[in-house]
Amino acid sequence: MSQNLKSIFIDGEAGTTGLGIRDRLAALPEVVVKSIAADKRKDPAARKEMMAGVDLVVLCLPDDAARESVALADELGSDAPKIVDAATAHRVAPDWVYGFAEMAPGHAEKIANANRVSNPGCYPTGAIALLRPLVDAGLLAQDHPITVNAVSGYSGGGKSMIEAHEAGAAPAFELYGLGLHHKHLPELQLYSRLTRRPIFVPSVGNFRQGMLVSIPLHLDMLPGKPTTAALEAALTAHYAGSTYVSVVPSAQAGGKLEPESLNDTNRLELRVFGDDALGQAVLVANLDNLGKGASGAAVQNIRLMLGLAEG
Ligand SMILES: NC(=O)C1=CN([C@@H]2O[C@H](COP(=O)(O)OP(=O)(O)OC[C@H]3O[C@@H](n4cnc5c(N)ncnc54)[C@H](OP(=O)(O)O)[C@@H]3O)[C@@H](O)[C@H]2O)C=CC1
Ligand SMILES: CC(=O)N[C@@H](CCC(=O)OP(=O)(O)O)C(=O)O
Repeated sequence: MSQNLKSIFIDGEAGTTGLGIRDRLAALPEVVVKSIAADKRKDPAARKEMMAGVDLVVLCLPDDAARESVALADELGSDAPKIVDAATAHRVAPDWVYGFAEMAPGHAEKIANANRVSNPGCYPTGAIALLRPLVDAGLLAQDHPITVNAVSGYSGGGKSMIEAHEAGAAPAFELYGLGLHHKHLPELQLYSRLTRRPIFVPSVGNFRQGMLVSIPLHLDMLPGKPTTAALEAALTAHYAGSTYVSVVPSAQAGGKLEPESLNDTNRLELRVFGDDALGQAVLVANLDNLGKGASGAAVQNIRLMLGLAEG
């Protein structure tokens, strides 16, 4: 039995995303996580040696360190392990597969057959989940002027933001990214298939984890002036049979939503709020930024890449 175990090295195991992945992998009997000695975790030679001995490496590092790790793996040639990169570094790189299995038909198979998979950003996971099926169905024009508003728990900012909030040294709520160049915009635009750059307004609140991503729409500006029910039906059809992504029917949706309800899960819930008489709708995605927005999605990708059953 043990010779069939798949081995994994988490480069950046001590960080927020790395710890989340390690905890989730600990529950999988088919894998063994190989850890680097604490004093060697930033030593390139030791990291390269770890990579040479495993089936898959997960990069949970700042972007520059993630690029350095990929260069180390490249030096291993045909002995290089498969790679899942949780950083932003390779998300729009053409030779990497974007790790959002539910994004389009056949995409899970692309991940399963890939050697290099970039794990999506938390905000783009929610936005692409709402936008891509509507663009693919012709309900939303690719050049539609889209605005994405979002709120995240503070764990999205990694160790430093966690420390600031838990020390009481951070505001209760703040908008940021107001320079309109947030690092998630390139992947959000590319995989939503939008030709016009969206406006993205993220915010962070004084709660640890959880996320809401919302997109307001004027229905009379959409092709064919669809109803809110037509938008909901398109999303429901796209995610039919999905294990982790579901569309909550508008009849059950109510008029308010809080961000923490899916914490510690790999689930993503989508809702279409609206009023046809007003011709207005708001699409909302709810997820755990550390779950489907980071570590949960990484483990979903690892399972696909190593041929392990869905959990
Ligand atoms: N937090 C989140 O919700 C999400 C984060 N991500 C991405 O995951 C990556 C990690 O983020 P996160 O876990 O939040 O960050 P953290 O700051 O919590 O952790 C980063 C870890 O990387 C280590 N590290 C830094 N430089 C090196 C290096 N050169 N070699 C080896 N280890 C190094 C850090 O060690 P030390 O502290 O000692 O410097 C730390 O343990 C980032 O690219 C981030 O964008 C992705 C999705 C969501
Ligand atoms: C609250 C907060 O600061 N969030 C982070 C994004 C967290 C995340 O998931 O982004 P990556 O996957 O690209 O790291 C930010 O806006 O930079």
